[in-house]
Amino acid sequence: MKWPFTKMHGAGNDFVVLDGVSNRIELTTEIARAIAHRQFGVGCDQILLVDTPTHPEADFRYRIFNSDGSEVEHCGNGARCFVKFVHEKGLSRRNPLRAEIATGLLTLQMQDDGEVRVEMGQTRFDVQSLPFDTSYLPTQTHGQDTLYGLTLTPAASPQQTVWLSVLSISNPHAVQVVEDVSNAPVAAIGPLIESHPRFARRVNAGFMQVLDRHHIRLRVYERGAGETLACGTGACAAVASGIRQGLLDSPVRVDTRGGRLTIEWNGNQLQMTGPATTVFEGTLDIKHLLSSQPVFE
Ligand SMILES: N[C@H](CCC[C@H](N)C(=O)O)C(=O)O
Repeated sequence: MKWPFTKMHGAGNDFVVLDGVSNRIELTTEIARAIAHRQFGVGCDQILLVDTPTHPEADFRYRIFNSDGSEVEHCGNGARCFVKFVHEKGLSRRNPLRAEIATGLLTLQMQDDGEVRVEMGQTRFDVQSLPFDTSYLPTQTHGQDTLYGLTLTPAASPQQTVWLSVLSISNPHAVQVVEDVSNAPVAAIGPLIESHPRFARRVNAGFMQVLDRHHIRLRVYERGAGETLACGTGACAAVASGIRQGLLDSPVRVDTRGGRLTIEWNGNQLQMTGPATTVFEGTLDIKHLLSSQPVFE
């Protein structure tokens, strides 16, 4: 089984993109993990699969797999690469393109300046949409937002309570405000939040530093991938949360380690604008790919 692939990134969040329209692709958890493995495979944060749509108004179905093999609901940086890939491969010339995800349709527009603008779909603030078990948690009200106090016990560090804003951008996010992202405890507490039992489907953990009302810095410890250089849905979650807390005004420039995104939110529709880069093309030989795997993690 040989599959052509394209290696891409959106602000440093990197992807292996597969054309499931022209090729018969059966992406299992095992194959996804093997492709994403930084030494044994191509290496990427997520795999994006372009598929035939089931929604009558969609041009394509957009499927996303984290590097741990989990299939998830949305990927903002990936959406920008998705439309660039579809155009570069000649799968469609439509612009804007309608991409089907689990919760509905995204509109993806290639701009003349080479950046991509994405209508990011639904945003939900009810804790059931993540889901997140808030029973017996202390809360604080900041503007329109409710923050939940989650007590964590990092290894070799004192117990600490983090105050999380939680929301769904079709995928689950928990965002906290920090003084300085450069020394935020992303490696120490990101994993504790990501797999905390109160998040039944795990969660993407965002660390946001407010520079001014139209400018933030952001780091995200992603569900199923670890810290990435950028997270598009994470940028949307941070901006919507910051606006609701009265800290930000739309539009907001989001500086991530891998690049810059612009997020607009009017309280209803979220729009994200940012780069999409093609790096190289290749061919996956699945039999070879699965022939060698780590002996232990
Ligand atoms: N790790 C995310 C999926 C990828 C999101 C991120 N790469 C983006 O650009 O939105 C999740 O499990 O929900």
